[in-house]
Amino acid sequence: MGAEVDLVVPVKALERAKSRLVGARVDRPALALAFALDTVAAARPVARRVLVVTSDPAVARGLRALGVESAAGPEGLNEALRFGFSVLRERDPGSVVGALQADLPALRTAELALAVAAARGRAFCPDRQGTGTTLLLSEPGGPLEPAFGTGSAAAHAASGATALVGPWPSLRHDVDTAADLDLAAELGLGPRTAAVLSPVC
Ligand SMILES: Nc1nc2c(ncn2[C@@H]2O[C@H](COP(=O)(O)OP(=O)(O)OP(=O)(O)O)[C@@H](O)[C@H]2O)c(=O)[nH]1
Ligand SMILES: C=C(OP(=O)(O)O)C(=O)O
Repeated sequence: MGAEVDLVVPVKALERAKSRLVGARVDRPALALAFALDTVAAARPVARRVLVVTSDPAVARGLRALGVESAAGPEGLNEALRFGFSVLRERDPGSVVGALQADLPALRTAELALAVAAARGRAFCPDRQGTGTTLLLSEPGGPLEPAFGTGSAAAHAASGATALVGPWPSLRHDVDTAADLDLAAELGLGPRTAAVLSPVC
């Protein structure tokens, strides 16, 4: 893909986020924030613009400290993505817009760059299980059509997006459960996530 990419990153209100990590002996909102900040910090060098859609002021504050823009959007993951997509598209009608999940605490900049470069047209990166989606890219000027949620990889494929599979494991390791977190830790966690976890390691 030759065009630059603009990314929309959705972040749920921290008190409700990462509910599947309940029971883990961690400060769940702090961990969800650390996931989001590590994801955005790793993604930023790859993107021309990053817009985080979140209604949570604590997330907006953390992003501001990194110099990253956020906007309060509507409730719901796909609704937030459609909102962010329309904001970015208004700024550049011919852009490639990508939706990147915010729960990729092991994300490596170089791996995201490789995946984006490999995309030809509308494309998505399946999670490691092959059922979910971690990244969805539009064509330049084309629609995003986000269908995130259970079975989103099949939904994105059915809507014509091409699966991006290649040497980018960190882009495929989203973290929903304690087992996911252990696997992401094997790849190497970002500094904010590592700091939140350090007292219990
Ligand atoms: N802005 C926004 N982002 C959302 C919303 N729901 C989910 N997300 C984000 O979408 C991505 C995937 O979210 P999920 O894994 O489905 O939800 P989660 O809160 O991270 O985890 P669970 O509570 O375990 O489902 C993460 O980046 C979330 O922060 C929402 O309603 N609004
Ligand atoms: C919403 C999704 O993510 P998760 O598996 O984190 O719920 C998805 O993969 O479409």
